[in-house]
Amino acid sequence: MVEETGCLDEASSSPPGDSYAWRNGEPLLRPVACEPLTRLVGLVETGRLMRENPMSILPGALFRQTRLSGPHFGRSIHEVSGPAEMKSILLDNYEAWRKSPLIMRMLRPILGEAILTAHGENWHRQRKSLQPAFLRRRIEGFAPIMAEVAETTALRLSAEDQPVEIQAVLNDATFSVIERVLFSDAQEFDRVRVRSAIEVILAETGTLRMSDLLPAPEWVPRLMSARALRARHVFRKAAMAQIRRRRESGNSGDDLLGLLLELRDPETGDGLSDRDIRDTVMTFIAAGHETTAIALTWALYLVASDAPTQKRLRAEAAEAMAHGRALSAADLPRLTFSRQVIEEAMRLYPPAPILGRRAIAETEICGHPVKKGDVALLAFYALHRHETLWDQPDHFDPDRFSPERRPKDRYQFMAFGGGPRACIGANFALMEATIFLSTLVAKLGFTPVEGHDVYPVMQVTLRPRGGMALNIQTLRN
Ligand code: HEM
Repeated sequence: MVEETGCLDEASSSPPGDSYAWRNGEPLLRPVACEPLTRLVGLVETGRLMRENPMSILPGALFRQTRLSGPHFGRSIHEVSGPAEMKSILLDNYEAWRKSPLIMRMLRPILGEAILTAHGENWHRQRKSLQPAFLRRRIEGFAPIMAEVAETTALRLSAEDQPVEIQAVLNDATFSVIERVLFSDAQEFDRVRVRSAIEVILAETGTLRMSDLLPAPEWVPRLMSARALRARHVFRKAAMAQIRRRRESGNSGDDLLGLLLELRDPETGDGLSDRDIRDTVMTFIAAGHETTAIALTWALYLVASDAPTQKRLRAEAAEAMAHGRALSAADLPRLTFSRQVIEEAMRLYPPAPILGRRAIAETEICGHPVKKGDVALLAFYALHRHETLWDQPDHFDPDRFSPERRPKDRYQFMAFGGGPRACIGANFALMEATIFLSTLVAKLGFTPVEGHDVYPVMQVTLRPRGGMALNIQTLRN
């Protein structure tokens, strides 16, 4: 059943309806959830549902059990939603599994053999080299850019006609952050042209076609439109020109591109090739902006519907931003509630709600045998709302991520994946989302738009269908 979203009006004394549960005398919001599959469906119907919204193929039983296995094109498909099963696939037996051929076929034409789409020794070498670029002290240097873009976004949101479709605005903002973090001094770099080229490439990559649902090996190339091929050429040429210019000048620069140029394999001392760097830049743009924008979109939706949470967030942000100054990395330890809200938003709406893997060798999932060629669907969405793991799993309760209550098992909260291939940008994303949420809530008030129907659909990431409209009010400080 799809739940109604509720708006908790601070001034209202009327008791909340069925959409709420109670904790310590406080009402908890029950926001919109995906309707689970409660009937048996055939292959054709599954194909249709997959194209429409892959979330609708998650069976209700997966929210009570931790594995469901069934036949799949002569092999088996294992849908998993328990921490032990996640750990078995992503950590204990990770070498027996590969990313799903569909994802590889969709991503390889744009990302080449960079870290997200590489395998084996090639992946291992890149991961080792790139890891130092994401050390906390390194990425903290990017906080001023994040804070500046967050402030500009607050101004932009307050100037837009109301209600505002916030997802597009946030997507734009997180794109600016990653672009500025990568290319701080983009000489001879046509930002507008490169950006529209990247948008064309990402839009085509994120669109599932009927032909994508037919089983095909990952080496069969997925055809790209002439428009997307031209856009890829524009991006690659611009990125290469930047890389060569910096190599020739002998000054790598102190942005993320500069770090990539300076990285060395800790064992061999080898650096990344120009081509690796070009594809890594594209990977960071593709993996690192929409995901964060989506997390923020859902967080603001929840905050707009829950006045007490919004008030508490604002008080925390106001204290950190005393005398109107912008946030910096030094403020992060004080923005704990903001971070809890972000984590709780990603629990309810994980930006990557399902990951696919294919077994490349015989293996097992918690003792259950798996044959080579079997498929695993790691349903983070079901894990995050599992009835046996969470108290009031469908309710919004940011305090479940407080230091005392947060899950002890690292594999119970999987927004950033797990094991050796977990998200390399997790700290970057959390820092950016925390700075954005605090800045926006300090300056603006958010309320839901009456009659605006919110529903989560999976289009690579878990987005609100048709966008997210919110009413925004500029606050006087
Ligand atoms: C809220 C934001 C983000 C979410 C929810 C997210 C989620 C994920 C997940 C679930 C994976 C694992 C994929 C798999 O195992 O198949 C992943 C991998 C990855 N992410 Fe993120 N991500 C976010 C932000 C970022 C950012 C900001 C960057 C870079 C600047 C980034 C770069 C990557 C890369 C390079 C990988 C591949 C790592 C590897 O295969 O070794 N992500 N991300």
